[in-house]
Amino acid sequence: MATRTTSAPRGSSNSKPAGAGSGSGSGRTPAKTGRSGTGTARGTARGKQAAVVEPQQPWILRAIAGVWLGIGHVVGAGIRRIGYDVSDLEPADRRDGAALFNLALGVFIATFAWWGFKGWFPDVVYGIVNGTFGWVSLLLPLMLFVCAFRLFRQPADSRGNNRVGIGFLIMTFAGTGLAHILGGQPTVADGFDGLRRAGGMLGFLAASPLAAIHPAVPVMVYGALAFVSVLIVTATPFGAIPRRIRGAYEHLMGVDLVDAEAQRGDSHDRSYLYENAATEAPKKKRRKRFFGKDHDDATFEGYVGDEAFEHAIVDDDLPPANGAPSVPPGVRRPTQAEIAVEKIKAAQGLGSPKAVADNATEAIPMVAPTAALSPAAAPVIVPSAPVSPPPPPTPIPQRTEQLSLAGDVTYTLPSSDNLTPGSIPKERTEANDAVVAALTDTMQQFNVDATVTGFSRGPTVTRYEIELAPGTKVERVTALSKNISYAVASSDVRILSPIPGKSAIGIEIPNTDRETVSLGDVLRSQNARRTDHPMVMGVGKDVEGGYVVANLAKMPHLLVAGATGAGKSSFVNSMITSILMRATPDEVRMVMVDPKRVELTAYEGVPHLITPIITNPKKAAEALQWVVREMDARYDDLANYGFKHIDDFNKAVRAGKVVPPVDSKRIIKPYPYLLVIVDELADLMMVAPRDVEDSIVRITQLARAAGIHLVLATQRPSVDVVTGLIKANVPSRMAFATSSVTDSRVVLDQPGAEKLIGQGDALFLPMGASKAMRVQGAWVTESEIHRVVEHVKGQLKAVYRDDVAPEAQKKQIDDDIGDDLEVLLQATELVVTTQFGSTSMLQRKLRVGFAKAGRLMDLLESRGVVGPSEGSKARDVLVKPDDLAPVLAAMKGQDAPASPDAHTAALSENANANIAVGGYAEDLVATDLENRKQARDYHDGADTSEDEDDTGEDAWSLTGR
Ligand SMILES: Nc1ncnc2c1ncn2[C@@H]1O[C@H](COP(=O)(O)OP(=O)(O)OP(=O)(O)O)[C@@H](O)[C@H]1O
Repeated sequence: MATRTTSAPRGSSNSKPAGAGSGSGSGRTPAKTGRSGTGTARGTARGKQAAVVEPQQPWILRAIAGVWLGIGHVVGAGIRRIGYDVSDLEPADRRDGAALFNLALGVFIATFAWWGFKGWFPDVVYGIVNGTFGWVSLLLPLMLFVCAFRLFRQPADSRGNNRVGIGFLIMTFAGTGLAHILGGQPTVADGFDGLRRAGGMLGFLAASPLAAIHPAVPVMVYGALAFVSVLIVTATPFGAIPRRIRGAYEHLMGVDLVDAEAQRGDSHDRSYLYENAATEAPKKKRRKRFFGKDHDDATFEGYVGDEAFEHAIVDDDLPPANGAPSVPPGVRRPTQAEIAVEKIKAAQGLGSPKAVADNATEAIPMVAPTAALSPAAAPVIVPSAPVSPPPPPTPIPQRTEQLSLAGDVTYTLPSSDNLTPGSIPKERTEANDAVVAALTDTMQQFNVDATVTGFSRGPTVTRYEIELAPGTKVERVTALSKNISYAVASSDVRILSPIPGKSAIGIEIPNTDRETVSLGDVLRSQNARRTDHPMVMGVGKDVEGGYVVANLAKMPHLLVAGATGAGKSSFVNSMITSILMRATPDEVRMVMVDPKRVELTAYEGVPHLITPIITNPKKAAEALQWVVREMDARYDDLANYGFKHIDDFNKAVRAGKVVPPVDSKRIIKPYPYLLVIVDELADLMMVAPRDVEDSIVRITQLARAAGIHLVLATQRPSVDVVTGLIKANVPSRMAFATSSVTDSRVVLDQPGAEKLIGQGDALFLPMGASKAMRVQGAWVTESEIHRVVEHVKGQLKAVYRDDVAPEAQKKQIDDDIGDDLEVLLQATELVVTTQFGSTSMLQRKLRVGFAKAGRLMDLLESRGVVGPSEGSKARDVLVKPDDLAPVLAAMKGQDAPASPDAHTAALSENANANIAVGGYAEDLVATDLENRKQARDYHDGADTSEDEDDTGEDAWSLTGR
């Protein structure tokens, strides 16, 4: 993912014969040229250049150059289409002439060096090449082919091309030196034949001076140089060698394992769907292996406009809108009777369970109606969809990437071993049989003609399917909801009528034996492997046991809500860990807002962050305003360069097609996705409701095309937090258990979330879906998070921007001091100089009432001047008289110390050094007595001189509360 900023080299390449002039003219579409002044200016400049250069060339030269470039374009077009197609290179960007030259030279040298062609001309050239390079000339065609291939396919990557070229030059030089030693160190006296059999003339010149010291010296020097040249050609920094070797191994192994999985027709994901995409995945991986393409997924490579029926869930095989599962061509779907007979046979021990499991991957999850049973057979209810086993813990091929935003760092994504596999899910337990019996019983008791035909067991709940006899109303079953709850002894029964895509009623009942869904399993599932998009996250498992994986970029903004302990933070952790597992900091950057201060601390310092985790709600509001500014800047670029989506823009930048204006020093780089995570929206809405709402609405309305996505989590889904405006603009919702049906309506616009059973049980409503999908959220343990974060931080340190949530220039005087600043300063001075933290002393010396003195003491405590109340004793004074000045300055809102937290921390360091009472022991006894009396008076309402609502901590403790 090297950034290509190629204005200068490309400019010069255009002065090459014909191709440049004609190419730039023909290749640049009028629309694109017209989009920006820059483009036009550039085009004009080129035109002028061509006008000056071309007439000076004799026609014969131009004709030859034209033919040469014509052949070059034809060959280049072919080579660009191999594997991953890059044939959309603009003609102006191509270097086909130079590439063809490399190719032709390689072929020419190969004709005699490899294939032994004879003739006077080949002999002459062979003599020159072989005499110069010795047997290293055998490698020359290979090097030239590699250069030609790169020039055809990546002409704009001039930095990379130069690197490879220089690497090959060093390799050739070192190779000839080594060849000279290994070839027996011939001298000039041995003639050219002798030199040819070793390292040629170049090898002789390179090695003989060093060999004069000792023959081992050139071997060591040129051996090291050859090694370095391999590192240069492969762009491998020294420190990354072990990782590269490991990455290459995993890459290769991963491909093979994916192949193997595909051959097995592995079906861990939605088992009721056909796994035809399994064959697609290895193809993509193979492409990736050969062409070093990092993102073979079209959705990431370039945004090609909105897709029809776009959905956030990554699952190629989602059933079409009418609910019928898709069937690959040429595959016959078994009839329901066939499936049913198979399953019933299996359930009765008449068929091999394996046969059923195998069939199930091709079958609609159904169980035979009772009529299909033989009269003698008891109705046996079996799971409709076999539970998918967790994906084998095969490593996801590790991706190693050259980062450009971070200054050409080689970055390896964390290995999938960091996430441990989950337990094997159960397909059916005794609890399920008991529930089937209870449901059947209830139906019979109330004379409802309906049958339990099957069930699908998910990690948290099992969905039992009920089919009605003809003429039976659906309402007859839904009206039984309370009776069903009673019969199965669970209050969290949820009825779906119908199950989307089926003519059956679904009754979801919590499993008494819940299973944890491991994030590792979700990320290793076929659905997650289907795409390399960096914004894909592991959501969890649905009720049928299928892995749910979603693309945050397509949501495009997500609201996560639920009561305390319902699983929001765990979900946010899974989301962030998914991103860290799959995306480099070049691809995704994050802003984390965590007013609760504890939830996201584990991620502090990851290079994906652009600012330290923001814990202060006021700063969070500022950060949102920064996001708006960032969005505007991105939009400006999109508008200036004529792109509709940031993916298109990035693609063009990577291809070197976006150049800054001629007089600009700006280096244009691809924009990473920006994921803004707010872990408690309510805290932000409390400090600056209007600003926060404005920013959120602006971001959510526009940011999608700019690659900016918001995730807002809250445990208070009430209308004052999730306002109508916010809701209208955050289309995807993840509702964990809510405390009331009203909250459920706020989050989902429908009831249901109040029936969830907490701890990761959620209703997921991605943008565009009409029905919420019940999922058990993926779970990632703290140690897993720690491992992933350590790996990520070990690769690259976070580089924070300082304009996202800047420190305030001047600390504002805190609101809670209000008009009391003057008297608070006096109180501070008094307490610090006397080193005596007594409320009654403040009363006497400052002539204030008890309540006011108590309040001042509270303010002093909150600013770290005194310690907490210790009943009737005076408080510890934590500030030394020497430190009085900066403390007073801070209270006045002057420079040092910068923040109350830093101030408190600085003060607490001094805490131990403080002496409590000093020479005021006598005073203390007297003031305490006075204190108690006044407190009693106050409590009885006798002291009316001060603010009555404001009772200090001393007052409460003295009045015995
Ligand atoms: N996906 C899950 N799988 C298994 N257990 C979970 C899952 N999600 C949450 N839990 C359990 O629920 C507990 C509470 O979850 P979590 O802290 O995520 O809730 P929360 O909604 O963020 O609560 P709060 O708002 O108080 O922070 C976790 O400690 C864990 O035991």
